[in-house]
Amino acid sequence: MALKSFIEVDHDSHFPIQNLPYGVFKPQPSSSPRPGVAIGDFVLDLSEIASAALFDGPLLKNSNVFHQPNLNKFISLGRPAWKEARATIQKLLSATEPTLRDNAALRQKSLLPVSSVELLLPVVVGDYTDFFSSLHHTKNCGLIFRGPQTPVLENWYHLPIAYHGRASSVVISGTDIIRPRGQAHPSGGSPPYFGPSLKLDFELEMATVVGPGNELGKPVDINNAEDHIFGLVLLNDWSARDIQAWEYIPLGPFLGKNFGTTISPWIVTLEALEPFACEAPKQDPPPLPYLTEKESKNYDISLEVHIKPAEHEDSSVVTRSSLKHLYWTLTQQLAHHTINGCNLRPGDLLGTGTISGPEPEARGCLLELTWNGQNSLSLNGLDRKFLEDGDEVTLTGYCKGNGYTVGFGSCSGKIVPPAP
Ligand SMILES: O=C(O)/C=C/C(=O)CC(=O)CC(=O)O
Ligand SMILES: [Ca+2]
Ligand SMILES: [Mg+2]
Repeated sequence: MALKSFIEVDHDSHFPIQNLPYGVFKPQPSSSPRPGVAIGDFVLDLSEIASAALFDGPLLKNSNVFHQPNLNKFISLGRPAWKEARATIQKLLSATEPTLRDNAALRQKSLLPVSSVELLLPVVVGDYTDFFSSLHHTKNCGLIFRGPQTPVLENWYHLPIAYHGRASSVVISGTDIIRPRGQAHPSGGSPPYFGPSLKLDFELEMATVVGPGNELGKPVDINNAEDHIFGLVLLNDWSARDIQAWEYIPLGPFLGKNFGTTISPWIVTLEALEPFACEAPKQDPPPLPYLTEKESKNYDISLEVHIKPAEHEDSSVVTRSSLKHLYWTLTQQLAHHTINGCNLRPGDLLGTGTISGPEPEARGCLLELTWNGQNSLSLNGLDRKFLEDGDEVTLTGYCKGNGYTVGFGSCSGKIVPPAP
């Protein structure tokens, strides 16, 4: 029989006992932030579970990792500690285990309706890197920005391309995004445009949350790279296409990207995603040995983007894609990032890059969906080429198991105008 919790969980909830994603929250505005795990519509306060001495395994007994204001210390411990924590939490929440189920006082203290708490960034992000790992996205961007001669440049097939993003502007789902001001292309002999971006876009991405890092000068072997991945979140790499197109030659994305990057609050672990692992697309040409893995793995995570304009009650779905389409795998991204000796640290975020699928309906950003504004999308009758003030963009992601769903919840942000 399938594992069940004593807590009622809707069959389409993203957070059944098979998931158990980690986040950080404040029970009251004045409380200190603490780690928690989502279960149905509740959050389990791990600081209370630790205070009750219920983490009694060899690695976590007497540990203070759940008395921290972020998950960095816990995730730096590595997979054996993650497995121990998951086993403890899964047992405590299961229908057949009386310890928490039958202890009203502890339940009262440790299980809070998620609607009553404030969710915060789950980790302190020291560094954020954004890859470019979807072949479909790369091809479409190439056709739009560089024309039909060589939409995919030769290097792309040999290494996972990336740029260094900015960690300071990574924000939690629900944070408003202020439309950036900047310069855009001059047109018809005029000087460059300066003002609020006229081509504001979302990018449907996921991100690896790095667990244990690596020492400076010591690359991570591709076949051990998975041990450095704690889990995944949804990520929206908001992009101002007009600023980007004018500024990013020759050094790459800068102010067109670093005004805000939104992540979802719950980190879904690789353990919870393992039942949804699938083979990654075949790579041709074969990668160099340092990027060749024994097992080339993606996860079959269905992804959607919804936009709710200010004028509407309801949102419209604008794209449906899946992480399974990614060409360069998460482990290849991580190994490549360290091959020169670059050190990763616990809490670093590695964005996958925009995740587009092969079909036009599976394109992961408006740049592709409207072909740089040449076409419009209809949001229940409202036309959109790029994002307007008041638009709320929500990413969701989930995996369908046998009778349950393992999901990421949502990652949203609303566009607001810059101060005058
Ligand atoms: O192809 C280009 O010129 C630009 C591509 C992007 O803006 C994409 C980017 O940030 C990386 C990604 O999300 O895949
Ligand atoms: Ca991106
Ligand atoms: Mg960004």
